[in-house]
Amino acid sequence: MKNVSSLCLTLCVSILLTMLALFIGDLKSVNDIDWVDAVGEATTSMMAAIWFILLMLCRPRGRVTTVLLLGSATYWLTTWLDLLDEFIAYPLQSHLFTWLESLPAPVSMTLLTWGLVTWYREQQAVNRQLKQREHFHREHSLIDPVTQLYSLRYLLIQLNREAVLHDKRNQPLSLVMVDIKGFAHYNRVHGVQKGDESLNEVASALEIALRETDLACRYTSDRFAVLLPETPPDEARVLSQLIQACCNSALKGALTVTTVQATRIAGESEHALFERLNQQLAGAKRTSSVAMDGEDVRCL
Ligand SMILES: Nc1nc2c(ncn2[C@@H]2O[C@H](COP(=O)(O)OP(=O)(O)OP(=O)(O)O)[C@@H](O)[C@H]2O)c(=O)[nH]1
Repeated sequence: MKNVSSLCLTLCVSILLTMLALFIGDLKSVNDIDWVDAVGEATTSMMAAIWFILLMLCRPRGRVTTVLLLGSATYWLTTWLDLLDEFIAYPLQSHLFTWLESLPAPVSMTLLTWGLVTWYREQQAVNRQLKQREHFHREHSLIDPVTQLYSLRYLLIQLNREAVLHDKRNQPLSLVMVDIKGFAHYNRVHGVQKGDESLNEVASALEIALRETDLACRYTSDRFAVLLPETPPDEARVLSQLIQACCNSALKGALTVTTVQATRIAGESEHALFERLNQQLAGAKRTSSVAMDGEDVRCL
């Protein structure tokens, strides 16, 4: 058990003090005992012991705990001596127990106060660390672990901010959606690791193709979204084609991507904008599969 040695030490000291008290003084007769006082002192001593044991159980070892345990042990011993006083009469010439009853009380209170102040400081340091850890965790949940691109959560935060500027200053705001064709099939044939490599190739290609102000993120499994601030529709179209060419060249023919773009309409919600992009993407994928079917028929 933690800090059990302090409990043993305190019990030993209390036994020694009791023996010393019995050696110096005499037991009072039942009639001489003030039972109300005795019950009061016994309750105080019991509570002091409970405080000590609780501290012993809940605190980890360390400087703060040592001070707190020392303070509460001294306080417990003081209350124990007060209790003994109710049952033992000391000779008038012996001042030892009078001192022992009076002196440890201020010492224990000083130690406890010092312990509580250092405990408060320690707790503040722990809180600071917890805050930093939470911040670190939040920051890292904004990054996609596979591609190291920003996650959709981060893109939505930025999109919200850009949308305000778009509405206020009427700056054009566009988005490009990139989707890898037949990724599930590729994963099945070549394995998840190869699939991950392809995702990373697309992520690198996006980073190369984009301007400094643009922001790429992993939207879902094989789909990426690119935020293009201050970009009108014709510029977005050119960038979308450039992104497609870059990604396809990075994938070296193993896979190809489809890209679509949309420019935000003033006041349009993020949900509506993404809905528009997803529908466009579904349409583009349908068109390309029909074209591929046509090519297959012509080949035959
Ligand atoms: N390697 C890998 N695969 C993933 C990851 N996340 C999701 N996937 C897989 O990506 C696949 C996406 O499948 P779909 O959405 O059908 O995409 P698709 O096969 O390209 O279909 P189309 O887009 O219609 O051409 C699923 O098989 C997922 O299991 C990942 O982090 N790594």
